[in-house]
Amino acid sequence: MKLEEIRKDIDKVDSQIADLFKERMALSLDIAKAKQEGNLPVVNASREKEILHRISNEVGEPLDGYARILFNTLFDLSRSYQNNYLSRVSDIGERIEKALEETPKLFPKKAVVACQGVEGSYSQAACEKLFEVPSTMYFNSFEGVFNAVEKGLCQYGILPIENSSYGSVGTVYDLMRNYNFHIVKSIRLRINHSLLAKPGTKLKDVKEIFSHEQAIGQCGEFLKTLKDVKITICENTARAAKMVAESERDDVAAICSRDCMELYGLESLNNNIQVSDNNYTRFICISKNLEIYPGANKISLMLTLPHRPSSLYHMIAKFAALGVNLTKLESRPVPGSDFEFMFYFDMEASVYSPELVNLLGQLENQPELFVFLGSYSETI
Ligand SMILES: O=C(O)C(=O)C[C@]1(C(=O)O)C=C[C@@H](O)C=C1
Repeated sequence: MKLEEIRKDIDKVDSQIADLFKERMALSLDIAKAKQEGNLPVVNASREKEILHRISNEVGEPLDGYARILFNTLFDLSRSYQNNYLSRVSDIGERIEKALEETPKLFPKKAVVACQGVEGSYSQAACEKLFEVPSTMYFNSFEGVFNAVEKGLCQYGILPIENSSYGSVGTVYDLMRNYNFHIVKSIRLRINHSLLAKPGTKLKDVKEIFSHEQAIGQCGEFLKTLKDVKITICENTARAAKMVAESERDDVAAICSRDCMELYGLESLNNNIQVSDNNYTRFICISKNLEIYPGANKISLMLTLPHRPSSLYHMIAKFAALGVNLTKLESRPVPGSDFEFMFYFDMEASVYSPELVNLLGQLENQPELFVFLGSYSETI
């Protein structure tokens, strides 16, 4: 009974808050109109600070911290409401509009595509699932792929970004900072690893195994069962297979795709050696220009945040206010900085939403780094 009574009181307070919220947002709109006339920016950081200071004192301990979070959220909503009213066309809004107009309605069947590794790599499998007739160029490193796309040597590039068992491909995330590119598609590929060796080599003879560190990580449980075997990391699984095939040694093996068996004349010592049967890797397809194909329902962003309490929380709150589902948040240290981080967001969102494009415009106008990586759909 007591609980019910308290809830009735809470309902009353909530109704008062709702009325006051409406009143506050209406005043915020009046401010937007005045700012439009005076050609003033929406954000006024010193005014926000002043309000926070006053409210913290009024509320006092122990609720002052909670009140600051509440008022910061109110400022976010207030600014977003003002920006929607003013709906200034942002650079990013214009670029998105242009890309929507100029991108062909169908994803190309043919293209020159950059992949890391050699024939038989998982990137090649992803590439062939995306393009019907690709002309594939192979590069030694992931950096080579970014470079080939940025320089225009290849129209598109394929890069692995995360695996369902072993997590993100850190090197690819780190390289994103250094290159101009856009994501135009993503693809999920089921990955089954095999242990391949030259014909005649038995599992008990194997003294050294070569592979990419992601594949080694995904096969950790299997590798633990082997005794006295050296594990050597190399840039690519298919390159590891090629190396084993060309080696003079009879005590080496590679973890790679089964496709490498026929390609390099190897035999399988074991199949499906990854930790889980549900082992998937996500690849992105990158291009130099912003291309947004029909059906794009994902958006990726890269940004830095100020070193202030709850700045990540406030960034996430902006997306939450629009009902956007964040599907991935990756943070990578910025080398040489004092523990600064680059944040990568993937979200389920559409560039056809004016509110979302508006928010992207606001983020672009903040002093911190903000990069719109693209809007695309994922092939499964
Ligand atoms: O006072 C202003 O200039 C407003 O725009 C209002 C408001 C607020 O909601 O209180 C909103 C945004 C500004 O950054 C500061 C304060």
